[in-house]
Amino acid sequence: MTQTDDILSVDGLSVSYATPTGTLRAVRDVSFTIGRGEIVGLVGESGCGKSTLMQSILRLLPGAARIEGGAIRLSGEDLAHAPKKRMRQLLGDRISVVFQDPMETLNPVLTVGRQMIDIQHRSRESRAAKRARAVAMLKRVKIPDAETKIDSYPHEFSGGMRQRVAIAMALMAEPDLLVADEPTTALDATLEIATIDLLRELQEEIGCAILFITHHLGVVAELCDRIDIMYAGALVESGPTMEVFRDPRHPYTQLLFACDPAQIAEQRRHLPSIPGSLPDLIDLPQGCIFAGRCPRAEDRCRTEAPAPRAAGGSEQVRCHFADAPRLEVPA
Ligand SMILES: Nc1ncnc2c1ncn2[C@@H]1O[C@H](COP(=O)(O)OP(=O)(O)OP(=O)(O)O)[C@@H](O)[C@H]1O
Repeated sequence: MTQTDDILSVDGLSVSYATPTGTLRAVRDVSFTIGRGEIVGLVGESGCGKSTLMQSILRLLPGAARIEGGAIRLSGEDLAHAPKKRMRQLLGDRISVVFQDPMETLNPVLTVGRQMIDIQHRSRESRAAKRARAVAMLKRVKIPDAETKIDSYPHEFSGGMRQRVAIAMALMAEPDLLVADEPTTALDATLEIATIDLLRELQEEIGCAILFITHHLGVVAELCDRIDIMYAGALVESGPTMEVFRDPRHPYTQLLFACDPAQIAEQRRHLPSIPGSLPDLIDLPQGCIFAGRCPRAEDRCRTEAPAPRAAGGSEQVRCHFADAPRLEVPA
């Protein structure tokens, strides 16, 4: 096991699915890191491989999936080959997850208090002490009247409050890494802002790193230190959020950011749609995966896949023309 400052490091990860029509290469050669206490936004349109990547990290891939290569490490410890028992331990103690639908983690037939006490099963403290910790955590996520509400069932909370309870559960163990899978997508805009503010506050207190998966560029601009942009199974651009927003180097990123940054922060709850469609992940094109939709594509792009390299303020860009002037896109 190697010592590292990175909480999570994903290195050259490739994952495929066996399908009746062939091998679907859902994630290809993806590399990124998340430092201690860092918030990283993973963005990409539907089908780009975000869930597959997340499920690989959590080792929750369905049976048809296979990790073809690469490494996933949590503080240097290999997750891709960790025994199931070790993985269950890590998922309770060091990695937590918040899903879009809080009911994926909350049990509808048990009170919130019972569930928050149960997840402290490794602690030797008394039940009263565990309950007090649970109440304190509910207060931290700003559940009003937490002493009483703790005895309510999940359905007795509103949608926004239910997501707060799920966040409280996820953070009870003070994990090193929180994986947040579109946790605000189902909330209205006001609740979304409140939840983002809360996550930021808690992250500062607990110091956990967050992998934040979203379609919403505004949330990334607001919350994330770094951004990873995924397209058709590959990371096409990564870097510090402000650098990438200011000077995107990949044509796909440029098309996504084709509006004024203030507008992105305030209004964009969905990724803008870009003409064309994703390539067939069972029969991948030979050259750049974005060439079929790219206004800048030249012959070389259709025959030679670009290797990732640094350009502008971005650390990885997969484009032969990453140093070219920005595309002119009508707003
Ligand atoms: N169990 C599966 N069997 C076969 N193919 C799958 C399976 N799950 C996902 N895929 C395919 O893998 C690719 C990546 O899907 P994935 O769900 O990871 O993308 P995503 O970015 O998370 O999309 P969304 O935002 O819609 O959840 C897609 O082409 C999808 O059809």
